[in-house]
Amino acid sequence: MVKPSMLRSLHSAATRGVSHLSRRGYASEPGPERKVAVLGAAGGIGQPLSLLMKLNPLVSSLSLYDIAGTPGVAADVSHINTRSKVPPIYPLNRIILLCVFLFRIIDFAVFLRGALYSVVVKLRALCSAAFCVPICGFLGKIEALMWFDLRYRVIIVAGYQGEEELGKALEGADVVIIPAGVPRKPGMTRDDLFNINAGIVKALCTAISKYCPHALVNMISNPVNSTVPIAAEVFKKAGTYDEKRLFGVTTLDVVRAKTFYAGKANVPVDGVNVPVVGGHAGITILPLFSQATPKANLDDDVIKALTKRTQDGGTEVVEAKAGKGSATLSMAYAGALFADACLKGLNGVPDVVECSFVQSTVTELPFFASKVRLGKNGVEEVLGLGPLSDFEKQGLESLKGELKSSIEKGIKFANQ
Ligand SMILES: NC(=O)c1ccc[n+]([C@@H]2O[C@H](COP(=O)([O-])OP(=O)(O)OC[C@H]3O[C@@H](n4cnc5c(N)ncnc54)[C@H](O)[C@@H]3O)[C@@H](O)[C@H]2O)c1
Ligand SMILES: O=C(O)C[C@H](O)C(=O)O
Repeated sequence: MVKPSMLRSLHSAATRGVSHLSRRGYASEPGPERKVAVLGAAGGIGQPLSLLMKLNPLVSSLSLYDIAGTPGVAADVSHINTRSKVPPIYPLNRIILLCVFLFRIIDFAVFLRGALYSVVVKLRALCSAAFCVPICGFLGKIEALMWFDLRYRVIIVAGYQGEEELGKALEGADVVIIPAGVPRKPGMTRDDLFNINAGIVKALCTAISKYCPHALVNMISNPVNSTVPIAAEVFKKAGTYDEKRLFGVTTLDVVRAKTFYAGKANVPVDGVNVPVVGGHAGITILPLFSQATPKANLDDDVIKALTKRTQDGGTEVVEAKAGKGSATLSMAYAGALFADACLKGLNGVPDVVECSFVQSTVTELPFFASKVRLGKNGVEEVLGLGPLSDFEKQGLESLKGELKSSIEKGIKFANQ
């Protein structure tokens, strides 16, 4: 049986680690209204990611889009009673509600009189009703709106299904998260997903250009090394490209590097920091353990093994799932962390720094993952690599070829 004390300790453990994802102290956290759209919301990543975004107090409207299954996911997620702060009843609201109440009483009295007395009285009643009903109708609508505002201050969750609803799903979005597309099976590379996912991403980004060109785009769909350049080209063609607003989500690489490092260094994982640079596929994922904090004196062999495990982290999950897809839960967690960082940046929280695959001049490659500072416009600053160990310098040189050709493949596809 789950005891309340267990739940309490789980909750406090979670709040220490990832405050926004699990905390429910919403009343004390006012912020601008923010709409987040999840494209691919009914999928393995999409569902838990939607759940985590529903728990995020920075989100006021959650728009869940997929080609199938979204009404169910949206209905399910919408029942979670997060962000249920009841704001105070303002004096003007009170006066209007009182008027509505009085009109309701008059309305009812007129009806009673009409029902009980003669036809003449009924006719008179009808005349009064003709006057009262429209006013009551009008006030009733205001009343409904106000009660909505007063009683249902929860995140609005809406499910959209099929291409014809994509526009509505995107309109007004501040952040669009894209986990739409097929995942790997054992034996496949992320590039093997290109043929299907490239087209999906192209179509979704075309719609983003049209319906929410100013949104921050968090690209999760693989191969990220190519889907981000595809998105950039689509936006360029539409005249809506802003390099500050396009992100390849590589947070899962960071999450893995932190977890694996904490295990080997024997330090508490919630204090660990490890930058991961390059891209998001095999050797293009380059964790910089020489910069990991807290510092630990790990042997070169251990660092090599940690690097390899981080690079193969996705494959480890794909193989363990044995044909049932790739990382979904850890990816949802990582995607929610990154979206939360974007929202904080948009809201003006200072010093929000995360690793992401963005347009970059850090190397000669046009896109590259490194630490970026997030702000009101998206990327405020792309941070450099910092000092690298010889092993990391080597890793950097050997990833460039593969990353370059993945980027070029994406650009070529988008311009076909
Ligand atoms: N960036 C990363 O670190 C990372 C990590 C894990 C997975 N991924 C990638 O994320 C993607 C999704 O993985 P998943 O496990 O959730 O797959 P999934 O098959 O479980 O879900 C994908 C969802 O996308 C939907 N979809 C397909 N075409 C669509 C379209 N045109 N518009 C909207 N939705 C569409 C599907 O209906 C499905 O619900 C894969 O490409 C996977 O490789 C990336
Ligand atoms: O490995 C995959 O195919 C999914 C994802 O890119 C991951 O790193 O888990």
